[in-house]
Amino acid sequence: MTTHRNIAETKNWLRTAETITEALPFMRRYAGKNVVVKYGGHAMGDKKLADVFARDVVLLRQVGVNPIVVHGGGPQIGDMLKRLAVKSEFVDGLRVTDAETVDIVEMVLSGSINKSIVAAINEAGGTAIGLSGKDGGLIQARKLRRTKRDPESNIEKILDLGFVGEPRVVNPQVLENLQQAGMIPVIAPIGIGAGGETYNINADTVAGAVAGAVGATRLLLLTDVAGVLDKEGRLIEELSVEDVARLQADGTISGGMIPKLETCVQAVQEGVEAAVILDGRVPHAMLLEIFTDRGIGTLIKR
Ligand SMILES: Nc1ncnc2c1ncn2[C@@H]1O[C@H](COP(=O)(O)OP(=O)(O)O)[C@@H](O)[C@H]1O
Ligand SMILES: CC(=O)N[C@@H](CCC(=O)OP(=O)(O)O)C(=O)O
Repeated sequence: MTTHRNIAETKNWLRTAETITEALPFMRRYAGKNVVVKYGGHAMGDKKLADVFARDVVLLRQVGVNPIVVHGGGPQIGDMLKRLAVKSEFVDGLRVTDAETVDIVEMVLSGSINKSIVAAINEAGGTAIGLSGKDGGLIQARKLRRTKRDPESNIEKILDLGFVGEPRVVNPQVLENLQQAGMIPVIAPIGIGAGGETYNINADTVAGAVAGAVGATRLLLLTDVAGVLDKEGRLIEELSVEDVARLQADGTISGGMIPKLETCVQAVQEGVEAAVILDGRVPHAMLLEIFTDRGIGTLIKR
């Protein structure tokens, strides 16, 4: 016997069907293109949201987009360091990383976090493969050189952040090979130095470098705020490279937002069409951003 949907259900279905049709031009626009998604440590705390994220990644792949996931794990590293009674501090959003800390960072990022994201994507019907910058020589790194001007003496000081690295070369071929085999790469932000040393790299930085290397059409940075907020706490919808420099100079942005915006600027300067900082706490944030005409979050363009 055929069962008939009631009117209310039919209306819901119609709305769903219309939404899918409206998304078609966007699906066409992004088909065959690389979209690099940075999945932040704060945005991935909630299991339900993590499952929605995994399903959205699989959906992107199924409609012909090539998603590449780069994940963070700052809060999870912090928890583990606390359990092991290892002290940790941040300078301008970057974790000062000594030899003991880098071992723990690698264990948390390449171990538990990477594998749980891979498992969630596979559970959602995709074929994800986890790798860190060490696998297939994906990310050759070097020690990050940072300086900071001392406001009192006005002297530029060199900051030693230990084993904090920056990508020197990203090998896009490894990712292309995986994609051609139907796999979704999930990358832990760990790099390898010329002498085989392990580097802890900010996940936003890795996402930007990967986006540049693969010529991504979008870099999406999912985080735990609506986007970049102005001094009154209102969302800034669009920023140019010049605007970013101004916001940094006048102190509107601080902490983790600094490496995030530096990454967006570098990525668009390397040819990524646009970078977006968006709220990973919103279910389906990625889909709303790329498959609707309004988008959400803060868009950074050249
Ligand atoms: N102007 C700003 N707008 C939004 N967030 C800001 C701003 N300045 C500093 N932040 C901080 O940056 C944080 C996002 O960076 P981070 O904690 O590193 O996120 P994630 O772990 O997702 O990478 C926000 O939670 C907020 O505390
Ligand atoms: C050098 C540096 O700070 N590395 C980060 C790597 C993880 C990361 O970036 O995680 P989120 O994106 O969740 O912040 C760290 O040790 O926390």
